[in-house]
Amino acid sequence: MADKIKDAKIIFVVGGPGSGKGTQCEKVVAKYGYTHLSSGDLLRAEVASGSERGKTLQAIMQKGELVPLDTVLDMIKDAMIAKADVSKGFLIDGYPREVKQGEEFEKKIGAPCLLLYIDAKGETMVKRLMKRGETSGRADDNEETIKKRLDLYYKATEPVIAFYSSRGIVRKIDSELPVDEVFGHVAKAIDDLK
Ligand SMILES: Nc1nc2c(ncn2[C@@H]2O[C@H](COP(=O)(O)OP(=O)(O)OP(=O)(O)O)[C@@H](O)[C@H]2O)c(=O)[nH]1
Ligand SMILES: O=c1ccn([C@@H]2O[C@H](COP(=O)(O)OP(=O)(O)O)[C@@H](O)[C@H]2O)c(=O)[nH]1
Ligand SMILES: [Mg+2]
Repeated sequence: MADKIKDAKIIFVVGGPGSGKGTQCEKVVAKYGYTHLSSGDLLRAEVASGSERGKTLQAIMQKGELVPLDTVLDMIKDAMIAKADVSKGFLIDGYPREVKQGEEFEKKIGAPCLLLYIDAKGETMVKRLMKRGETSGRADDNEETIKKRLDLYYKATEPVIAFYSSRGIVRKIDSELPVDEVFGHVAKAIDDLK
């Protein structure tokens, strides 16, 4: 497995809930043809399948808590294997959520060459998610769960950024700007890889 994807670039996309990770990843896909894998989307697909495992996941996600590390990692790994032959790069969106997840990913799959840190203020993220919640149908886009997701982000996920900063692969992107300007900075970070 690891050698099958060894030539593909691996980019972690990390940021708080509603910071704009998904929005920026879509634009990267359009411009660079990378494969976008959102950990949250993979989990929601499992929930939508109606499986027993999906029911357990739904309960965890509705509370804004983290599902067990191995569950998410296995899903990402399977999705990467499925695309390994055709993909020149992977955007791993919303992962790692905690330092341990990053360490396990590297053991089982490989090392990232870049971490895009999508940064917005807490109040901005809450505002965006409340707005998205009007139409998203996401069970976790409500005030109570948003608050829990944000708390968990600051506690568990921000240390991920410090961890990879020491390796010099973090690019901090200000996502308070309009979407296209944010993307300009994202594209610059990716172009600098070559
Ligand atoms: N004004 C503004 N709104 C944005 C920007 N990026 C995203 N949004 C909006 O913010 C909301 C959340 O964006 P997503 O891309 O879904 O955020 P995410 O980080 O993937 O969020 P999660 O899926 O909850 O992790 C969406 O409704 C977007 O339209 C931005 O740069 N500027
Ligand atoms: O590696 C992951 C990714 C997602 N989640 C769960 O999936 C939810 C939605 O994740 P997503 O990245 O879609 O949204 P965010 O919480 O960043 O707004 C989270 O609140 C968690 O419950 C998780 O447990 N582990
Ligand atoms: Mg998202």
